[in-house]
Amino acid sequence: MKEWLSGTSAINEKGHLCIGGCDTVTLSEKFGTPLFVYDVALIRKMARGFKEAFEQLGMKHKVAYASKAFTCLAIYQLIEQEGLSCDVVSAGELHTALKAGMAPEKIAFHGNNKTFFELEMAVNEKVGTIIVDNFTEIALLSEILSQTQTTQNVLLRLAPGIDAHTHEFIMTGQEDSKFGFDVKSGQAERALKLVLDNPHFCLKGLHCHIGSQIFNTEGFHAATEKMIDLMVEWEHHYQFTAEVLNLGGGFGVHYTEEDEPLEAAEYVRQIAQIVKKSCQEHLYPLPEVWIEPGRSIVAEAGTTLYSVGAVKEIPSIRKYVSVDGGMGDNIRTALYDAKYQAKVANRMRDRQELEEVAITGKYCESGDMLIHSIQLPKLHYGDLIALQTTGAYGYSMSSNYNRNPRPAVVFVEEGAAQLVIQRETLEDLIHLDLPLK
Ligand SMILES: Cc1ncc(COP(=O)(O)O)c(C=O)c1O
Ligand SMILES: N[C@@H](CCCC[NH3+])C(=O)O
Repeated sequence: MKEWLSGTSAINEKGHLCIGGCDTVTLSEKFGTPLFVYDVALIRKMARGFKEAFEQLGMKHKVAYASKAFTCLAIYQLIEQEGLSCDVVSAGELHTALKAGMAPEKIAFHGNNKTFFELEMAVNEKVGTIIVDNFTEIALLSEILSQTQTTQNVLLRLAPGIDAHTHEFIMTGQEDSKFGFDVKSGQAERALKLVLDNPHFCLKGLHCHIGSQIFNTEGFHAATEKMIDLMVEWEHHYQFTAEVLNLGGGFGVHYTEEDEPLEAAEYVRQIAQIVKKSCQEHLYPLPEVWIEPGRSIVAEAGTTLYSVGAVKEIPSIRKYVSVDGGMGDNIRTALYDAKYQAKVANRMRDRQELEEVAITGKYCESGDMLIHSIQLPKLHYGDLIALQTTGAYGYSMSSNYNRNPRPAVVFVEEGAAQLVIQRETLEDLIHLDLPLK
């Protein structure tokens, strides 16, 4: 079976893994390991894939990059270059997006517990849309808007009661969820009335997000139909017509051979088809369709390079190959039992002596695993491991556990590598500490 390589990844004449025309061995020598390497051409391709599909269908749309997947100045700049907008979920993400030059009107603010400070910041910075999540937020936002005498475009986030087939921890559309107004219990309708009655809120439409890493489009179908049914009902009862229907993100990506994601354009086509069909059936004016892909824009574009350190073999039990990173730069295996594939980046053509190993990190936790079991050529100290599909929720969920510095991040494109996040230094690790007086 041909081994899976993402985007521009290829093997060069030295048998090294190359990404974006850059030899990963050279990158590791220049920038050190662990190192996140992002294939810029692949990010552009994914971003364009979603956008162009809507354009071809002639549908009014907005593709907002869900920046929690990977946040830094450079990624906001890149997605802005590709004509995408973005969503943020904290003052920190908003600050970074604004610093990167993202136009405030292109930003949507999400979150199930936006603080007063965050809401104030969003209003003062004139973000395009606030996606209102709960009754506390309606009260806080109402206070801020009446103090500032401003009007804010909002969407209402609903929990439509759809169970997406994905990991329980990343499922969000079901009734029992901390996110959004529940439809079944009538909370959503109560929220609608509150917002419609308040002249400071300009309700543009509705939002739902059913979860993450979803392949089966049935969940999107069911959610879309349910949202449109509700829109029709609310038009009838409250004369409210939604201009916007935001269906969130969640489009699945390839981590291992078990994952078979659809093309970006295919996800869009399927969603667009249901929206059009349902609206036609109900004679409802076609709303602008917004989506918020995060993982699918950046996941496969990201690869983490690690150096092999200690190797420990427990006869008849397991062989542990430890690398110089781990749960501090990738918590997903420990948190979700996520599965990854890896390559030996400095010996891509080596097919001899395949053996089963566990790739583990350097953190003081037995759960600090990257891959529980993988067949790889016999590994030695100093080998370079490339963990694939680490571009989403890797760096953005990183920590300084055990006081390990966070890795550096480079963007590679057409043979050029650009450092976009510096490696943390030991001094960085103590820069907020204050010694005892
Ligand atoms: C509201 C919302 N939109 C978009 C996303 C992005 O999801 P994904 O990265 O799976 O595309 C998330 C995260 O699950 C989310 O909570
Ligand atoms: N962080 C998760 C998904 C949560 C998405 C954010 N709502 C992951 O790595 O898969």
